[in-house]
Amino acid sequence: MLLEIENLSVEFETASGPFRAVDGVSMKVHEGEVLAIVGESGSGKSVSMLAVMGLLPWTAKVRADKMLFQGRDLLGLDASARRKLVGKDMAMIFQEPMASLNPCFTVGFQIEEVLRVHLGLDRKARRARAIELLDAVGIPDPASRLSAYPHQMSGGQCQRVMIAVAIACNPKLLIADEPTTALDVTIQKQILDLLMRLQAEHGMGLIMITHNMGVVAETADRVVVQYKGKKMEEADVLSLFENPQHPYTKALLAALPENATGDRLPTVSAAAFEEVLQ
Ligand SMILES: Nc1ncnc2c1ncn2[C@@H]1O[C@H](COP(=O)(O)OP(=O)(O)OP(=O)(O)O)[C@@H](O)[C@H]1O
Repeated sequence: MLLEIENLSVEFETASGPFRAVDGVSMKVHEGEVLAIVGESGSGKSVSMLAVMGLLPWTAKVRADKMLFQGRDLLGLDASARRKLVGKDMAMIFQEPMASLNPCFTVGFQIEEVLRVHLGLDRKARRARAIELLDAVGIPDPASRLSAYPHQMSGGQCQRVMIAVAIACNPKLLIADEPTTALDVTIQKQILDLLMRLQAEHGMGLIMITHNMGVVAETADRVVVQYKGKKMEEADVLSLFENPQHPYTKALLAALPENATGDRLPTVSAAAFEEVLQ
């Protein structure tokens, strides 16, 4: 088992009191498996995965009965052990590639830094591996692009660089948080294809956070549906599409363009489910 989470809760201290963003979520990811976490904005998808990575601010109280990565207890890790793990064996990419890359450093430096810190490669080996990585993520003329700054690249290219940084140390688990949402539709497809190709080539476990059921259908083996911090449903992707159990899941599927029957798309209205979810 790659990742095993049992009864994860995350509470934030806010000015108006504690706020529970994740409420008793459990999930498992097997080696080489693609798990999609779906749910609307604010349902706690990102926060639950940031908790796994240990990237939440100090205002967050993370509790879980179990949070294991390859059998290692993530909750008990000290800061130094966590730094060794995060970015190496588990990595994460985010929605806004421009915001995730550092504008002050070349893309070559940002890739090579990961290789230096985690693998201790020397300068020559780092450069060779960085070129190989840029090539693997489909950046043309990789050797000369090493000296480019993020603002000299398009959004799609920056996302490719982020992916290169994330896979630099061949992680066992990659968490992709809405990796295509900020990109043009044509580029979205290319980035998804790239992620799926790398996942298959490296046999990585992949957690795909998305609110898009189309992305789920194209990528996932299994799906967890979250709503207001709670897990509503979990199923393999075929069962979920053929036989959704939960009203919220049914509504998400009904909102897919191909399921529209009239002139207007059905919408997922929270109010409609509040009663059912009580
Ligand atoms: N640092 C924080 N302090 C207080 N509340 C927070 C903090 N970070 C996130 N939240 C709240 O936690 C809830 C869950 O947020 P989260 O980002 O996980 O949602 P999400 O399902 O990933 O949605 P999105 O698709 O918009 O990223 C939201 O209500 C959010 O406002």
